[in-house]
Amino acid sequence: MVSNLKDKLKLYVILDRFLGKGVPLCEQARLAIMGGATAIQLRDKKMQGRDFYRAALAVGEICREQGVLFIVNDRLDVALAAEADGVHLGQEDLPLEAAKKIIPPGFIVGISVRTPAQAKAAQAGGADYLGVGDVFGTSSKPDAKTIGVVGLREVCQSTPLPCVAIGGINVGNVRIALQAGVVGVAVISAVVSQKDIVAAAKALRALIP
Ligand SMILES: Cc1ncc(COP(=O)(O)OP(=O)(O)O)c(N)n1
Ligand SMILES: Cc1nc(C(=O)O)sc1CCOP(=O)(O)O
Ligand SMILES: [Mg+2]
Repeated sequence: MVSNLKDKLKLYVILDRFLGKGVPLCEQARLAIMGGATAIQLRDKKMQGRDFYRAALAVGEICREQGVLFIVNDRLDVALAAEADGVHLGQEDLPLEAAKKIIPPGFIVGISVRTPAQAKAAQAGGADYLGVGDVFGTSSKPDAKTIGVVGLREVCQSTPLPCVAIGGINVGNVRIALQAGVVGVAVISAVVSQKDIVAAAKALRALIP
C-alpha cells in the first residue's frame, strides 16, 4: 500500500533502453533517483516477457531500497509478478475494468488520458492517477498526439485524480505544466538522454514544489 501518492508523482522518470544512450536500465534508475526522482516507470515496447520481468525485478529492487514508487508500463502480469507498486495503462492497453478484476488492494493503476471524458471514465473505473499528454510535443513516442497546455488544464480541471503531465517536458516548460494543475511531471528524454542524469533530474526536481 502506497501512502502520499501525490508526493510520489512529483518527478516521474520513465526509463528507456534506447533513449538512455547505452546507460543500462538499472543505472538509469539509480542515477535518476540520486537526482531526486520520486517515481520510476519501466517501459520497453520491444523486450520479450522474460527479459522484461527480469528488468522489473532488478529495477524494482532499487526503487524499493530507495523508497521510490515503481510502476511497470503496459504489462500487468509483469507488474504483479515482480511486485511493483503499480501498472500504467494507456487507452489501447488492457482495459481498466479488466485490470481491476485481478489486481490486489492497494496496487496502483495509472491511466493515460487526453480528454476530460477519458479522465471521467478512468475515475469511474477506479484509476489512482492520470498521465496526461502529449503536452508539448514529444520525439520519444511516435504515435503521441499533442494536446497543448490548454488541453492539459482542461483535463486537470475536470478530475479530482492526481494528474501527471507527459510529453516534451523539460526545465524550460515544467513550470507551465505545473501551473495547469498537475501534481508532477513524467519525463524520458529530459532525464535519461542527458549526459549527466543526476544533474538533469536535480534541475527538474528543484522546479517542482
Ligand atoms: C505517466 C505516463 N503517462 C502516459 C504514458 C503513456 O501510456 P500509453 O498511452 O499506453 O503509451 P505507451 O507508454 O505504452 O507507449 C505513460 N507510459 N506513462
Ligand atoms: C511515453 C509517453 N507517453 C506520452 C503520452 O502523450 O501519453 S508522451 C511519452 C514520451 C515522453 O517522453 P519525453 O519526456 O522524452 O517527451
Ligand atoms: Mg501503454
